Amino acid sequence: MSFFKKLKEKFVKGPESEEEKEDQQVHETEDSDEQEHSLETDHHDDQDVAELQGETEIPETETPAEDREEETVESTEDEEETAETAVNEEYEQDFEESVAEDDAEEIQEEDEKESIASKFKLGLAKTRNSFSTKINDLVARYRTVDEDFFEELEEVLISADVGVTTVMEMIEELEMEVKRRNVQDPQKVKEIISEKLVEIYYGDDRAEEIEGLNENPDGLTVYLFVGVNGVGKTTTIGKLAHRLKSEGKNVTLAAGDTFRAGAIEQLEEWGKRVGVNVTKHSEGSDPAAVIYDGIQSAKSKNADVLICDTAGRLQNKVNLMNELSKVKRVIEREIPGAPHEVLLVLDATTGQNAMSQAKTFSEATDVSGIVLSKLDGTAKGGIVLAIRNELDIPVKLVGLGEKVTDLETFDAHAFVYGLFADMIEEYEEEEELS
Ligand SMILES: Nc1nc2c(ncn2[C@@H]2O[C@H](COP(=O)(O)OP(=O)(O)OP(=O)(O)O)[C@@H](O)[C@H]2O)c(=O)[nH]1
Repeated sequence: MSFFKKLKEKFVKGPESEEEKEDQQVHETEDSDEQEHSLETDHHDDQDVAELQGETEIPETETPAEDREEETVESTEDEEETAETAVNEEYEQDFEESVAEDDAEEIQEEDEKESIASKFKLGLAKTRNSFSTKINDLVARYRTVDEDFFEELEEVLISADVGVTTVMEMIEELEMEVKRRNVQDPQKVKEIISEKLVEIYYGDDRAEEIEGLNENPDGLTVYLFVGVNGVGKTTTIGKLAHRLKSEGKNVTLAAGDTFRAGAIEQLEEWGKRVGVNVTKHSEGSDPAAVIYDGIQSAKSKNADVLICDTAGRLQNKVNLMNELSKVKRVIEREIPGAPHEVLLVLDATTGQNAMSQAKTFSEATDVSGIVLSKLDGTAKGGIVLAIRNELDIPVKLVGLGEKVTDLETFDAHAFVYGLFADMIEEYEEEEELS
């Protein structure tokens, strides 16, 4: 199966599934028509249908005359049959209910997939518009896939902030794949690009190893947020608190950014907005002390998740390192195995600046994952690949808008779907026509 088709099937209710449903409905109608018909006309068919459907009831009028002398035996059998029918009806009802439940679950899953896909599609509109225009323009200008084609493709990928090292690796793999599959038509390369982007993102890791947030199976989960001012840290903490709360978790926050004026109040605002408790001290106080109190408060409230904010001073790496390691020491001492994630927030709109922040922070502390905010605000969404590939840190969450619900778990397939959505639709039309 083609990669574009796989993506479509993974995220969108395709026409196939609609067709399948229609087909199924037609079969169901035909089956019930047949059943009615057989009940009216043929006793043997009737038995066949009954056997297939687990039914045992035989209409009285159908009882042959010669059997009537055995009425007493018959009536006992009838009683048994009635009892059996009742059991079967109960069984059928249970079966129908479980099928209905399965259907509802399936529909919900489909809806979720569709909503993830549409969020990525919407959030990546800027990147997609710029990226697909350039790719379409490129494939329209070339008749065959040659060296010049790859050189131009290299420029397109670099201009989307994919990162030079990643682009080089990608071009090399693309060249090999194109040769291996003997692809001549530049149009066909679009699909191979999308496939390679996903492959490069995962590298040797499996999706479930690097996607989603780690949780503490035995109690309080602690997430530590780091990142420079203005990248969208507070907003992301608010969005995550909202998401976890709507999943039924008891969430609390700790206002560990005691450095920036107004940071504590801003987090408090978010706390009120999403309805979660915030532990705070006054401005300028020791962040480790705030977080210690946050842990005690979370424990006393039996909270499931504590999200800790910190200040992100980059001017002095030694200070940053000392502050973060003190905070981490306190968390580790109070909750063995914590923090369960150290999440670095980066502003996707800052491009290569975000890359250098990631380098500095990962030297100062063990960053376990990246939150890429404002991905909706850039045409250079390729930064996701550069971060993952060049820094070997997975992107755990992405900000796809300003609304409280605009935070998504990163999924490389959904990301690539968001980047190629228009092409996937075009591709299908071509497929259908051919
Ligand atoms: N479009 C868009 N805007 C975002 C996103 N995330 C945050 N913002 C906006 O970015 C601005 C800065 O976000 P803040 O959360 O205030 O920044 P901050 O990082 O908390 O600042 P510090 O507390 O100094 O670290 C706000 O106007 C947010 O609404 C996002 O994913 N998409």
